[in-house]
Amino acid sequence: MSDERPELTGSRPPDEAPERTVLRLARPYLKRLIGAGLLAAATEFAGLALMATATWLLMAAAGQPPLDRLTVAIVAVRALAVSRGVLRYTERLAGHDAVLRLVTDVRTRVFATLAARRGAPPRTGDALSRLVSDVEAVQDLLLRVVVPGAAAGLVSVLAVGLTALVSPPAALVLAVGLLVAGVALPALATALTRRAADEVAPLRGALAADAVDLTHGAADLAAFGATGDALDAARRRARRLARLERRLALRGFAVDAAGVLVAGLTAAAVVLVALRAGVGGVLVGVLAVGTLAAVEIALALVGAARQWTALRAGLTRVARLVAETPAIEPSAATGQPPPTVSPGSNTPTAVGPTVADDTATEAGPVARGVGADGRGRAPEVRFDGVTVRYRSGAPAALNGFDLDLPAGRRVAVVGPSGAGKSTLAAVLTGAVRPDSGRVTLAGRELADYPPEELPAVVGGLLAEAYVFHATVRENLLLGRPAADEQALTAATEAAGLAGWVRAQPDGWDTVVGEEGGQLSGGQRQRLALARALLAAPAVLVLDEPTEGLDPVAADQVLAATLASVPAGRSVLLISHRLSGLAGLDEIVVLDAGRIVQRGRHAELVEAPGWYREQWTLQQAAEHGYLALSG
Ligand SMILES: Nc1ncnc2c1ncn2[C@@H]1O[C@H](COP(=O)(O)OP(=O)(O)OP(=O)(O)O)[C@@H](O)[C@H]1O
Repeated sequence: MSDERPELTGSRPPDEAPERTVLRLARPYLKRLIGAGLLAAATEFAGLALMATATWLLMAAAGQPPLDRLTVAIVAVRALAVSRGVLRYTERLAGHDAVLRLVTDVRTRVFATLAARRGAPPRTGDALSRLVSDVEAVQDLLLRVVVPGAAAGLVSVLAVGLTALVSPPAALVLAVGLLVAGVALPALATALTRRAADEVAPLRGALAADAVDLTHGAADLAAFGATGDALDAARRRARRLARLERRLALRGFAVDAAGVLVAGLTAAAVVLVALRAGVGGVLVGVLAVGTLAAVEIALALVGAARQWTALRAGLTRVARLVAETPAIEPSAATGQPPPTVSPGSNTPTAVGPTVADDTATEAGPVARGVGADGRGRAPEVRFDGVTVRYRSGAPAALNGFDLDLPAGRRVAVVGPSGAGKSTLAAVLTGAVRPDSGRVTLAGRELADYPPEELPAVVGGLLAEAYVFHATVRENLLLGRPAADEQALTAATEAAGLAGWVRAQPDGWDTVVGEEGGQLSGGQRQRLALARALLAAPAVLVLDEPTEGLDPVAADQVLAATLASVPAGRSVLLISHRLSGLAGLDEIVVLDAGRIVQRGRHAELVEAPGWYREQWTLQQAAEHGYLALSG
């Protein structure tokens, strides 16, 4: 597998400008981009030539020469008008072709980084909307800044060169005008808008987060009477954003007005200098109109500079993410689109795993050597003095935690709220790194495993599992992409969801709604559990698998779940419910990150301590419930 791992290219040296990091990714498409730049320059030049030829034609025609003297110019005007349209079309086609290929690569790398990140993924509306628009910043950088900028530069040089053939002093004046329009004004526009633009980006992000909070959290805000305050805060931000955008628009208008002034002044100066140099009347007219057209082309750089300013924050974030991941072979190299994170689907949201199929997972060295080793045995997991502290100075969430989980052992971790149970699951799945101590799998440090191989070895149902806006089948296949109907049925049977699926008119193709909103809380939990069972990692971590189920259903689901795990695979079960743990090999009681009791259920209910107290309380509460419901 290591031979097949993608080549590590494109990593970003520290302090490198984000544009350079992004442009380095464009290398495989350089020829296409240069082609697009040349076509853009040809388009602009055709426009410039059209203006100049048409002016010559009009002014020459005023002298009523014989028609044959004008024929070439008439044909040229038509040819230029048509070719400008054709060139513009091909330039757009070529530019978008190159850029969309590049953006596919960038998006794949960004998603790969996010998927591989150990730690909580960004879940806020701000982060999610930024993720989409940031990658589009790469597209805009090339299509709206680099390509038009290069074309404007090239055409300006050509315009000065051609003017020099007519009158060198006029060419000098034109060069000065083009420098002001194409260099000084864009620099001024950047200086005037950078500060406000820097403020606008985070403010837009905050507003996006407000929108998510106000919609998703509407019920909670109303329940706490906080809707008014939340709306006021969002309105204040919206007003501030509007003020900043007005200021940006005003400054933009002033720079645009200055551009028109520069075009007029340059044209006037070119005319004066050309007349003084003795250039003929018709050519002076051509120079005047040509100058106006050339300066207008150079003024496109003001727009490009403005775009660039607005894109910088997004580019910086993309560059940072891209720098974190190994490069994915560009699509140009294979002629195939690079693998995407989500397989295509016509359902509301296509969700897909990061590995293509079972073979990809099982072929890895970890899966072969440690995980699914052919006999289905799990690696031995050892926690040695593991300490986790989320913030310096805060009490440790796990404090010198030791645990041995040999192949096939089933251990439950219980304890009061905040004891560190979910932290333990997060450490074992690699989402949280310990501050001190070691976690080893078959003697090898957990941190040394490639993130893409770890899920085949350790995984399962983690706290607040996400259900995607997709079909039941797609949500399940996230656990194991190549699972057949039989495997889907077995997993849903164990999770107690099979009956519900069968009762749905669309069966496996039932769409579950945004965040599983069209399911009950219990059904969502069962779906997430079935997905974890389908993934069948060698070490199965189950964080509160029966959360939200009534006691009877919880007992049934837990028993079926444990029965469905093959011998030789280990289970780490996290639970606040103590019922159904009698068959487990060991129960560990955590409190404030430390183990305070351990043993089997039968021993722990006999010994004084937290376990016995909780067992008594839960039994009383649940028997009361059962008595009422029965
Ligand atoms: N992402 C985090 N950032 C900061 N502190 C955290 C974070 N996650 C957990 N903690 C803290 O770590 C401690 C252990 O939390 P953890 O979620 O592991 O407990 P738990 O036993 O799973 O609790 P519960 O049964 O309520 O889910 C708590 O004090 C909690 O406040």
